[in-house]
Amino acid sequence: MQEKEYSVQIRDLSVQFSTTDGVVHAINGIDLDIEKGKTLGLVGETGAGKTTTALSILRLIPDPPGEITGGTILLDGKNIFEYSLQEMEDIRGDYVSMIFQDPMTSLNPVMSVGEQIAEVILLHQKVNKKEAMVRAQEMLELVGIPGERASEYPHQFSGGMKQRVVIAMALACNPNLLIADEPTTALDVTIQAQVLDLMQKLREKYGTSMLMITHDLGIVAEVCDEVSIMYAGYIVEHGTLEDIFDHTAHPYTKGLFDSLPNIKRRNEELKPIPGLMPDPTDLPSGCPFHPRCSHCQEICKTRMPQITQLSDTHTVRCLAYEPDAGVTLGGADHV
Ligand SMILES: Nc1ncnc2c1ncn2[C@@H]1O[C@H](COP(=O)(O)OP(=O)(O)OP(=O)(O)O)[C@@H](O)[C@H]1O
Ligand code: NI
Repeated sequence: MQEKEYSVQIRDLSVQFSTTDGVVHAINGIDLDIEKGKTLGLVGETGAGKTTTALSILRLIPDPPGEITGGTILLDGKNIFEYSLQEMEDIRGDYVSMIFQDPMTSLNPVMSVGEQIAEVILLHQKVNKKEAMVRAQEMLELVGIPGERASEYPHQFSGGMKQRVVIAMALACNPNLLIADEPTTALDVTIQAQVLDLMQKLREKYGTSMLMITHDLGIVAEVCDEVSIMYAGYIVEHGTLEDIFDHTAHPYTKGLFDSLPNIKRRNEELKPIPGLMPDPTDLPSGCPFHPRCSHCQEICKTRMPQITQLSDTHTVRCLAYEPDAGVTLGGADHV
């Protein structure tokens, strides 16, 4: 069998933020792999640590208050913590590009959008300024914005349009790895579908690997090959689309499915997961999900679940899958 090649391999990564309220345990020893050409969905409620994971891959965690306290991140097999700041900057421009939640993070308000895209193209392709402007217009057209609007400034565009400009910019680098942090939340449904479609096409054409951060399981179902479910800085379940959707193992993942709108089950009543995400400066003992888990038993309050391998592709972190813990989930929906 041919060995798999990976764009991203994260091992035992931990990240903390020192705040006046205490130390925020944002990421607590996660593993994450993205195979070349594949898309991994990172899903979880607000505060789970998704953006922090993405920023770690770019070494863009603000320090202070943030600090990577442990673990390794390999990009294309190379440890990014061994790179100089300059090398890291080159990687950010070249190997990986990120679409942030807020488009204004990436846009310069005093430069026309065409010039901004052209600037990226000039950095990455052997073309002159004039050719770069023509390509910039083509990139705009590609994301559904008329090329003649290239001379306009960010404030002349709506939120959704700005996000499409950012996507055009990210794609202009033709990155090996594209990290998209909730890239379509500001877009209306039709544009959202167009943008996702576009990302899919580019992925097929260029073999781009992707990390897709989202709250939306519909998007996951559409674009992802594998899914990692994140809770309180832990990856609590990981698997292929089929593993996660058809053989849901973790009570939290199950809760997410019941609480989020689902195109297939539009008429079903939504059941929010009771309770709130734990205080990240004071995570619960035992399983971090236990205070909200309807299957919680005494042992869950004290024993931290380990990662259990359910199949070649499917892992879960829940005591119900550790035979010696004596925890059962009950109900027919679980594997
Ligand atoms: N710069 C910072 N200073 C202090 N705490 C931070 C900082 N950035 C993130 N955090 C904390 O780290 C934890 C993880 O945050 P993160 O932004 O990674 O979550 P997320 O999963 O991306 O959430 P969302 O869906 O809302 O974007 C949260 O508790 C957050 O408050
Ligand atoms: Ni985020």
